Amino acid sequence: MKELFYYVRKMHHFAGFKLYLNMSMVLLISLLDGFGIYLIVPLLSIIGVFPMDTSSIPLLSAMINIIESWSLDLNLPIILALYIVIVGGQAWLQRSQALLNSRILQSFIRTLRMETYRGLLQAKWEFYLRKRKSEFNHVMSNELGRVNLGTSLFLQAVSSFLFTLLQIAIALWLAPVLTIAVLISGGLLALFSRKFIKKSKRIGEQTTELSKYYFSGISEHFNGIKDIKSNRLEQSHIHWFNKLTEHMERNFIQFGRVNSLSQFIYRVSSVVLIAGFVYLALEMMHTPAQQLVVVVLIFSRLWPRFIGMQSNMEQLVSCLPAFHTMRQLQKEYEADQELSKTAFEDEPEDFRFVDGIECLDVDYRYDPHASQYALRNVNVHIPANRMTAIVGKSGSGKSTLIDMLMGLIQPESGQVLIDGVSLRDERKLLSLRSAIGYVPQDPFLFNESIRYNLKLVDPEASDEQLWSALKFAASDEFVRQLPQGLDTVIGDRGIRLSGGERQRIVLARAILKRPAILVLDEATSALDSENERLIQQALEELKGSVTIIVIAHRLSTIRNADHVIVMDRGRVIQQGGYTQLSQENKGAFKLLLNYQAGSQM
Ligand SMILES: Nc1ncnc2c1ncn2[C@@H]1O[C@H](COP(=O)(O)OP(=O)(O)OP(=O)(O)O)[C@@H](O)[C@H]1O
Repeated sequence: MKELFYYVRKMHHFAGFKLYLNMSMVLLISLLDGFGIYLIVPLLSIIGVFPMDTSSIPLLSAMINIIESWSLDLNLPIILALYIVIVGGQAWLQRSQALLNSRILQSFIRTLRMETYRGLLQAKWEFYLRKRKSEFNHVMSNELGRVNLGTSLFLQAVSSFLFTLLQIAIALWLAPVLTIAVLISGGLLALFSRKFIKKSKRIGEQTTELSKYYFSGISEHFNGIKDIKSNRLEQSHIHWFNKLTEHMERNFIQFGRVNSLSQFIYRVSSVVLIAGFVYLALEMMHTPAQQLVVVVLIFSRLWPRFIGMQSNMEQLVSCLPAFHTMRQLQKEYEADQELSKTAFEDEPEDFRFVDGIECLDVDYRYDPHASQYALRNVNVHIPANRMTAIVGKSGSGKSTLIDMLMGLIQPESGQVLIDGVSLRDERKLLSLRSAIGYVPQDPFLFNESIRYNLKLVDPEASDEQLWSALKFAASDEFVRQLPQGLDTVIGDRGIRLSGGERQRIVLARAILKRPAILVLDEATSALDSENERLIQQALEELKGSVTIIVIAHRLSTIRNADHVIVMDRGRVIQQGGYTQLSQENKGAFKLLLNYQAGSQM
């Protein structure tokens, strides 16, 4: 409930005046609704359904007096016209209120969506290392939808409450004893119905768990579809899916059962109550028939409200777990914001460095409680405008070191400096990031055209610039041969391109950014030797004006490196010039070179 009120307060802060306007409209609608009902009674008496003495009904006699003071004879056409004006006006108001309601809700949800998306994007990289990506899909689609529904149900509940309150006030005025009897019965029923609310909440918690499981499952399966198909794992996955959807079906049916049972109980009790009231009123209290008609009319409007409110509450509490999930995620990403809120909006200062990037006594662990360090006592200097290669066995910490140099992760102890300024300085970090062109091991491309994918880093780039970047990455020829050239759509994550083609397009994109620092993490691993040679030549031309950091398993790729860092189990075990290290006979780099030369023979 705490989380619901958090979002309601947020909505109040966001919508303010509109929210009150909305509530006032609801009150006016319920008032008109009351008058509409009132008018049915004289209408019935005028057309001779039953004789009546209107003076015994307080509000009605006042209304009739007002109409008569306008020197109008109370006849059928006037009553009908009034009825049409009131009910028509109420319908118009209802429409305007529904529109206003929808506007408030939709813009609130959009704000929430934007806030969550922005908050997630501005969270630290470490936040993403901890969380599952499917959790974001789940929250951004399913849970946000449920928060939307819950907030709308809450607004409805408040409207219903106000509406019902007004109707109760009118009914109390007309027939206090009978209305109190209705209220007591309603209260008793609501007390009894608490268990339905509790049950709905439990079912809602299950819904959250199941949908989380569903989202993570399907996103993992479709990411791994190639493995599933090539290893013939379809059947076991279909079995998993079948079981899960069976649970989801049961969960929904269970909610339907609770909801319909409470509705059933309310409906049956309403008939029993009406019968009881009629008996009580006529036989024991000798209430005048016309008053009874009004009360029964009001009761028949009021009771469905109780039913609606009960159902509303059950649905609302079933959405509460979604509020909880959203709020938890929000707290986590807020605690893990990478930079202050305004920093992202600031234009980053121009990135310039003359000396280089330096790690001083850097330690880092992915899990602060684990004994194993991914980086341990790392001291390296990456000289500006030179090519530095990082080599070592798989798992030795190369990618972690690159993440550290890009400021994606921060050292547990020690520091990272750019020309002597710490990377913990927000402005430095931002300007560094804007100056980096990064090509990862598993390059990322959108299911859009090659042009779109390239222009992401420079929307103003001309075709000439695009082709020149493609030429740099040895990909101009194959792009020219594609049916739509630059406008060819490349499929999800670039699935319609080969691994090597994908790598080259991402390299072209990194180059188009005209980076001061180019980071290549196994970026040419999928290339044939001819294309790799072309790219090496191109990189050679960048030396002197761009700082290049390369991770490569294939040591032939780093022949042109000015500086080599050799890593093993998180430690830097050797560093120096390529030629120098390759001549140190017992050195780790020489061993790696010998090993690769041997395995290639
Ligand atoms: N997200 C993570 N969570 C926990 N441990 C991690 C994570 N990423 C890497 N590690 C661990 O940190 C160590 C260094 O990993 P890293 O990816 O930096 O190695 P690498 O040298 O780049 O390996 P490769 O050449 O296979 O890419 C490894 O022991 C690895 O298991």
